[in-house]
Amino acid sequence: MASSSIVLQLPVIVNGSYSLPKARNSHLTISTSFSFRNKWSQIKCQSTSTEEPKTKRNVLDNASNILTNLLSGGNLGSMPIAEGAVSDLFSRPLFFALYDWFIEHGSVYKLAFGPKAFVVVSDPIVARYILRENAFSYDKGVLADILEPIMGKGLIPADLDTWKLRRRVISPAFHTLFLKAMVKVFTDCSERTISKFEKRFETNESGTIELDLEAEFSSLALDIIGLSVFNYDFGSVTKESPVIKAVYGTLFEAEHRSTFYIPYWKLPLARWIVPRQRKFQYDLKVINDCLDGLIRNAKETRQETDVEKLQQRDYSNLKDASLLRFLVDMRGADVDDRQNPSKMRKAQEEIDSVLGQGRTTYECIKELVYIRLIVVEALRLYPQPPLLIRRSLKSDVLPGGYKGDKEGYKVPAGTDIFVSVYNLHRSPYYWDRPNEFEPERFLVSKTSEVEGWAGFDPDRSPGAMYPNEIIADFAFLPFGGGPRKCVGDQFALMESTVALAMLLQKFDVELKGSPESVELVTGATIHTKNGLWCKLRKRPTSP
Ligand code: HEM
Repeated sequence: MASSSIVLQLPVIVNGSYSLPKARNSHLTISTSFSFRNKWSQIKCQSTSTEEPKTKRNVLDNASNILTNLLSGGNLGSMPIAEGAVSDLFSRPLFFALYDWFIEHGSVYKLAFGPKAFVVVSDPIVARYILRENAFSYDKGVLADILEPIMGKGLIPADLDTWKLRRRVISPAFHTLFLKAMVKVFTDCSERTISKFEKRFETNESGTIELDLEAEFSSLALDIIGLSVFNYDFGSVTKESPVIKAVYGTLFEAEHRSTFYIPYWKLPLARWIVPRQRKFQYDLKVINDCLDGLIRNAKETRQETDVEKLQQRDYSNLKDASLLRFLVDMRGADVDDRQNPSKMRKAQEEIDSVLGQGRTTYECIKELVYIRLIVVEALRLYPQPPLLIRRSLKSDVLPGGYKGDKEGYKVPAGTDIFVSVYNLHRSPYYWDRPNEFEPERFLVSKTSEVEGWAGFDPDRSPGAMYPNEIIADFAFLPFGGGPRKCVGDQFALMESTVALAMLLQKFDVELKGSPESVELVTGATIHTKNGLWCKLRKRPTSP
């Protein structure tokens, strides 16, 4: 039976070494084998836990499949084809459906819906090939098409030539000294959030307050990015900011456009007539006005070179808000609390011994091993974004397909690809109990037979503090990989570690309602539909 507190069991922390799956024995070709299905039958996934058939098709779906096969079929050689049920795509987030088709069709398959076709990749070796080994043969494809009207070329969707120039400018901004200095900003902003929560208790006699932690953490993330990158205080923790709503609104629209058949939004009058397009234009204006103000402010307070950096319009930072939301993960707890201290208690014990009632510092983050693992486990289960999007610039051959096609899977130029991070992170081939929340899965005893990573030395590199895609051979890649990997990964991870530590230092947190009642949706990243409502109680040690 699922309990709703942060999940259970004591971690065995030995020398900070991490155990991660290795992708050397890829499962590229066994998608339809008996052993695959056998294995599948033993694991459960929220997207497939129903007895209903996974893919239901209606007239629209059948028409769509015929259309897709006419337009794009046959191009991809022996690659298995998942005939997408259009109705399925509208009834739940796309990444759930992609998981079911991964289980049905294997780790490289073609997804056909309407006039569109995508190759969906759920295999670490193919992911590594596309993202790192042959990275410059791919651009951001659909993502760039969709984001162009929202953020211009920015950096995330930028074509390769634009990217080369901009990446060189922005990367040095995230060096270790900057990150160390930012821990103070993370701590100051988190303190503001905690004080706000504490104030709620002054007028509350029950001893419990209820909060939407999704909304609260979004505000915290916006304040942090405002202060640390733009030197501007949104103060959104204490007053509502329209920017967060507008950013999420545009991201929802981006996702809608990437999966909708006809680009009706390109019609001249669509932006005035269609309500959702009118809202989109409004959201864009809110964001652009805000950014123009930030850039003006930065011009007045900083040197020219910094301003150039700021002009790389980029809203990716709100992904760390998404991560923060899922830090308080409630799934999978079914252990008797009397025999096994809960994961929340374990985390709090660590916080008490490292921080006491004090503030977080960079040095403390190094000691907060378990909190850091909670952060990465939350990212494994809820990767932000759940898909990485690419388009082949020239024809290529993906590794795999060895059964019927010795040369691998041929992909013609212009092929759209989804690297499904969600599928990789929950692959039954690479993770034991893939759908359970178990931060300690990353740990390995020094004496263990399991090959783990022993390179943990935060003094030499802060990047070494968290498991990453290199040590996981691309079975774990919450920040992507290769040259287009996230520049803000360490920033986001440290910020989240600080925020979680400060929250649990002061409060016991419990999900309101059952874990199943938290409905997930996507708008480029994973969100909850109605908020992440939690009950907070002050901890006895808290003054
Ligand atoms: C939990 C928080 C975050 C997550 C999960 C995340 C994830 C990602 C991922 C997966 C990519 C690669 C996209 C691709 O390959 O198509 C990416 C790129 C990027 N991220 Fe993040 N990110 C986060 C926070 C941040 C923050 C805080 C910043 C900056 C302050 C940032 C800046 C960027 C930039 C600039 C890129 C583009 C890199 C390039 O194309 O060279 N991200 N992010």
